[in-house]
Amino acid sequence: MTLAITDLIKTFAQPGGGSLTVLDVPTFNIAAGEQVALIGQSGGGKTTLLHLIAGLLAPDSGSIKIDSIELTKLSEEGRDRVRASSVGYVFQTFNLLPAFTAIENVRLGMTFGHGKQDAKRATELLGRVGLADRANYKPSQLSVGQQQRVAIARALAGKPKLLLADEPTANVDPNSAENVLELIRQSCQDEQIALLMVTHSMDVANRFDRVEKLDEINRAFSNAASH
Ligand SMILES: Nc1ncnc2c1ncn2[C@@H]1O[C@H](COP(=O)(O)OP(=O)(O)OP(=O)(O)O)[C@@H](O)[C@H]1O
Repeated sequence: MTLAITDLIKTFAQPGGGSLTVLDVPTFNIAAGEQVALIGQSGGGKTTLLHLIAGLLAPDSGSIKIDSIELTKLSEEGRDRVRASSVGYVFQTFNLLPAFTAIENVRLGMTFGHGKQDAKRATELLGRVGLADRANYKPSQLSVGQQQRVAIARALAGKPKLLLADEPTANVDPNSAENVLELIRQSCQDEQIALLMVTHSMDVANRFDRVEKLDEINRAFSNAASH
């Protein structure tokens, strides 16, 4: 999988009227299997960039190519299909389904992905994130760090080619953060999944193949930062 972004512009209507250009990114690429850390100031557009790459949002203009697929030419349903087959997402807020158990949440990641649920892989993934004994617990019965690990297992379940992780260690203590981070990096390495992770920690970022400072590659930065 390669990701190639060119001349990407994203503008949001503002609550008080008018609009704000949050992203104006001439170029941004990720090579197959590459691990890239994305840093930048709060409100600088990191989550917005991840949402655009995942196809959860559409840009005003520009190109987002995942391999040979031009995401910006697809309908919302088309983008959903690309995400299901190729892109895993670990959300800041996890987005687990509260009515389902840990193992069911992981299996749902497969339903969205390859259609068929692979019970063995779901069990393996929960084991890999250290939650073999919590398979039948619901999110409300899990700690925040455990919920986060379920979210990681779910994101890996569909065998993505690219994993997007939005500050996955923001809500856990430093020791757990270290473990979660290594878990994500190692899993991506083992499965040859490219990784784009938002982080506020330079210590974390420095372990990646590459560190991208959004404020430097985003021409809208001074614009966004002044708001
Ligand atoms: N739906 C929306 N409507 C209007 N403005 C939005 C919307 N979503 C995001 N924004 C604005 O876009 C800017 C970038 O937001 P974004 O969440 O991408 O930043 P971020 O870099 O991820 O920040 P943080 O590090 O604090 O999570 C912010 O100024 C925000 O107010």
